[in-house]
Amino acid sequence: MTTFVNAKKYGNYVNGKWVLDDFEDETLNAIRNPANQQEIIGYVHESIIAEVDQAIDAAERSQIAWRNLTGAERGDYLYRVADIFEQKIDMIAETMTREMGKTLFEAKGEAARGVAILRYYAGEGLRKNGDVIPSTDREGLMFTTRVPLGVVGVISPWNFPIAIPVWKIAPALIYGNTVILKPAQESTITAAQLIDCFHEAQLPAGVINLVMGKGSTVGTRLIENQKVNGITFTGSNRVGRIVAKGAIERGAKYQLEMGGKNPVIIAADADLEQAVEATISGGLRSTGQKCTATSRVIVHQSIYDEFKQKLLEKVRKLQVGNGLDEKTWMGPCASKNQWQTVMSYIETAKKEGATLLFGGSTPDDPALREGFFVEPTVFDDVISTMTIAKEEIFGPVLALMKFDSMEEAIHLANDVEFGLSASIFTKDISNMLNVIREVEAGMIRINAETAGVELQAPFGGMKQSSSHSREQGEAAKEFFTSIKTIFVKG
Ligand SMILES: NC(=O)C1=CN([C@@H]2O[C@H](COP(=O)(O)OP(=O)(O)OC[C@H]3O[C@@H](n4cnc5c(N)ncnc54)[C@H](O)[C@@H]3O)[C@@H](O)[C@H]2O)C=CC1
Ligand SMILES: O=C(O)CCC(=O)C(=O)O
Repeated sequence: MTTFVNAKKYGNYVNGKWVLDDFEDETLNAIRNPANQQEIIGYVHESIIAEVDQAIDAAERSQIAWRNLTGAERGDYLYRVADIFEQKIDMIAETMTREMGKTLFEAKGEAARGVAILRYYAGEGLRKNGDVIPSTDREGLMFTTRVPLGVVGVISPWNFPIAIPVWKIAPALIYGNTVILKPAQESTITAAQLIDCFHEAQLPAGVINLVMGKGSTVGTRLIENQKVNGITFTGSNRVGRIVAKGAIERGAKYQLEMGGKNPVIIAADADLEQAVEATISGGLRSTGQKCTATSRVIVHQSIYDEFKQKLLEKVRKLQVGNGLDEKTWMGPCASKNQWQTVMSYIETAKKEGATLLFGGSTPDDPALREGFFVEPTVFDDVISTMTIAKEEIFGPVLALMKFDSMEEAIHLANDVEFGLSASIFTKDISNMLNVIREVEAGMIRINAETAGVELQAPFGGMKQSSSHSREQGEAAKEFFTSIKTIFVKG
């Protein structure tokens, strides 16, 4: 029997209604603050398959009417959602910090980004959706137009609880699809507050639905149900492969954004202050829990020691703590699972011969004992065969590696199975061009950190980082629509 403290209970959002009364308390799981496990943020429902099917049916029923609105009409709904969301940025950001631990500063930035993404895609309702193509028949008119996929399942992770769902939902809706969101369990309440903005904006019933619960139940059903025409996923490579296999099996369209093992190359002529700042921000912000996080720091041997000293000076001063405390620079890992994974990578690195320069444990501060904290961690003497140079850690761990020539640096940068983001710090144009040309990554950033994406630009990776598709900006149209080629003759 669950004993409830005074915290709100959250249920699914299906067919334009919050389903709050129809489920028993036995189906509720407590969401606890990763900065303090004693604090319960709320209780969230664990759905069963029949509830996923109800949401899918609702999305299917609302499909034709939604698709038949003009893009401008759908855009007006998104503008309304953005306005409502903007009023709630502070509240939603605080929920995000309490629920998954990122600092309030970052949470507010992310919530504001959510509003901007909604407005960007609202405008997309008035932009072109086809091309005229010359026909070889002089009496014919040939052109393309785009139609929605139909019902889209959005499976999202916990590390960007607003930005990622929004950058999937907003383009899905503007191009005429209806949506079922299945958020990560670790960020369910933030997702519910996001979906409430759509509710308040009075989107037609069934156009957007939220089904909370386990990936193995809700996610699996979205992958299996024939009525779901497209699935967009961000998360681990393990689950990404499950999504891809299931979608291929029944001919659904799918899109995957997965891991990264992103390198920053620090060339001999780099501005070291700038490179240190970017390495810290890129690698340790959000406690390293970004697929774009910097995890391999590949430094020219001539400046290696100087760079290392400057880096350590700053890392030592980073304040770890509860993300709601404004002095905190870095919050906890989002969950116990995540914390255990990070700690086990740190142990493996030590066993495999990397030298621990800083961090590597939980902070001493007794006030942090109830949370999933880990110190910002820096390893030296890392070589590319070590596990921490190969696998995604998703934690605040930097691996320092040394290089002699630019060829070697590029070889090291490419010597992993991922290819999401990469950056170089240099003043030399030929170094820059070399990296732009040779590094296998979907995003190359020069004199800028590996993380941080802009909503109007394509986002995605090479190799195992994605399904070779791109999200955000105009690129989103490729996934959320199908092209129809039209030929007309009088
Ligand atoms: N690329 C990125 O932004 C992210 C990468 N990750 C990576 O994944 C690792 C594990 O994190 P998790 O939260 O466990 O990621 P995950 O891949 O298990 O979860 C992502 C989403 O998939 C759902 N899911 C889980 N199993 C499923 C299944 N069988 N079918 C359909 N959906 C399913 C989850 O409920 C969640 O909504 C992290 O340490 C990190 O390396 C995690 C989150 C985001
Ligand atoms: O770097 C960013 O702002 C986005 C990163 C991201 O999408 C992710 O970690 O999943």
